Amino acid sequence: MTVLKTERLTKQFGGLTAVDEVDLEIEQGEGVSLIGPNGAGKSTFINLVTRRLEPSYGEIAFQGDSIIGMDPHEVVQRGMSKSFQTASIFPELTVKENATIAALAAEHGSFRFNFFRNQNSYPAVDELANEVLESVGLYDERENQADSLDYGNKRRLELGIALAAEPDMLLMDEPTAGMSPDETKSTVDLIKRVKEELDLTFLLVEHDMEIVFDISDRIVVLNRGSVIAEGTPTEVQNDPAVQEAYLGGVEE
Ligand SMILES: Nc1ncnc2c1ncn2[C@@H]1O[C@H](COP(=O)(O)OP(=O)(O)OP(=O)(O)O)[C@@H](O)[C@H]1O
Repeated sequence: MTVLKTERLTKQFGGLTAVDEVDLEIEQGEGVSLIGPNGAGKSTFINLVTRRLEPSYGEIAFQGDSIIGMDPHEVVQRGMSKSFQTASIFPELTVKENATIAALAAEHGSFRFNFFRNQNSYPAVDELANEVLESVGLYDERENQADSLDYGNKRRLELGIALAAEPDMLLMDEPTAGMSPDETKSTVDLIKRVKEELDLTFLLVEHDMEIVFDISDRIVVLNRGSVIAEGTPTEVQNDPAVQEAYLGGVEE
């Protein structure tokens, strides 16, 4: 099943075309990375998909329905979550309380899961919060105040909060930015494990090629707003157009 589909998606800022007729499809369970040199249009693309920016023209369908014209929160309710680079943690609450609030918000915000959980709602929320904390490795920290977590664990909690909404697709914008090599490795391992366990569909924007090649089923390469290559990590790595785009970026 196709989770996300863009067709000729375009964003112009004055005379500059930041995203130029991008066709992209992400299937259920697929992990896709969007890469490209600085200014390629990656953030603009993500902002279009999350409805924070209005496209100049083109189509975006999520779960088969057009989301053009929707507010960002409606898209979240439909199952698109964004993790990292978001101030989603309540610092004064415990880890467990943070996960519970996220799970509750999903209960009330989503029409999909209310159907299954209409009766005994609180136990279901509690169970979901515990499951999420286990899956991000924070179950033992559950009674601690969120503020007391170290940097790596705070990022894990952010991922947990995003997962508690049971997203159909998770967007991640540089999830390991600012992390130490150890924290980076454990976050990458975590994303890989969560993807396997929960059959997570994700779209990742990341500069670190080692992470991208390690974590992605498929890579889409943007340059000056256009898709210049697409394929498995090996295919993309060996693509002359990609090598040229990156080398060109260095020369400029
Ligand atoms: N709000 C805006 N107004 C005008 N131009 C913009 C705006 N946002 C982005 N741009 C321009 O659009 C182009 C694409 O920018 P974007 O931030 O999407 O690239 P990126 O691939 O995310 O870059 P980076 O890797 O450096 O974050 C750039 O030339 C940028 O200057």
